[in-house]
Amino acid sequence: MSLFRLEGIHFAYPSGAPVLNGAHFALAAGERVALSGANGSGKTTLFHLMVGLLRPQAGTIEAFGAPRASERDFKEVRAKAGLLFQDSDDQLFCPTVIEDVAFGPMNLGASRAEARAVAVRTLAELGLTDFEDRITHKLSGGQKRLVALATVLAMQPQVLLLDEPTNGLDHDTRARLTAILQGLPQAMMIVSHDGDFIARLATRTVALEGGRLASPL
Ligand SMILES: Nc1ncnc2c1ncn2[C@@H]1O[C@H](COP(=O)(O)OP(=O)(O)OP(=O)(O)O)[C@@H](O)[C@H]1O
Repeated sequence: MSLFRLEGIHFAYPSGAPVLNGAHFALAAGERVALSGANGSGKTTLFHLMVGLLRPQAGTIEAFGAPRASERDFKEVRAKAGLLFQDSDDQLFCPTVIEDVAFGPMNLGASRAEARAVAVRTLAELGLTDFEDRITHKLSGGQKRLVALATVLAMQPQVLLLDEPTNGLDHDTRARLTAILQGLPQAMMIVSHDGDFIARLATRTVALEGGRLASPL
């Protein structure tokens, strides 16, 4: 069974030319799909469509076994598909790290104590225990990226959508992130221009070109 199935997706921003023009795509459990494509080809837009931050003008999105169209549908999708934003500052908005990581579980209905326990556990799994009480906006870019990943993983998603996750990371943090992602069970879609990172992680590649997705021969 597919975790995501997109059929005939058409999308244009109100002000612009079409970005997606009949795109088809399916993601199965266990896959880590590299999504390639030139700057501006629509990779981030595709992620935003998959989790309902944007709606297609035509086409269907199935996720986790059901068609998804309404805000209510996509709220459920966002609980199961975690999007790691290109810019970690878009993801982190609480004063301290522990509050940021506990926010997602609380938003999904966990009590304050349960959410805190999940946050503590998630930070420990990522080797970030010492960061619990750090002030989020004072972290370095690399530290923010790892904490942003913790906020996503705390929601225990089945799918990870990773938008340029190694951008701006130094060698050690990039290696640490690669090892973390290699050890995770979730299906993933990964947008990255980092060839070595993709070679280590991806099980296949699809290219976004001319508003459609194609697998290389
Ligand atoms: N909010 C918006 N309003 C209008 N046009 C937009 C908006 N966001 C993106 N676009 C345009 O839509 C196209 C696709 O953008 P998108 O960010 O999805 O591409 P991308 O493949 O992720 O690019 P990059 O590799 O540079 O991150 C681009 O031409 C971009 O300028």
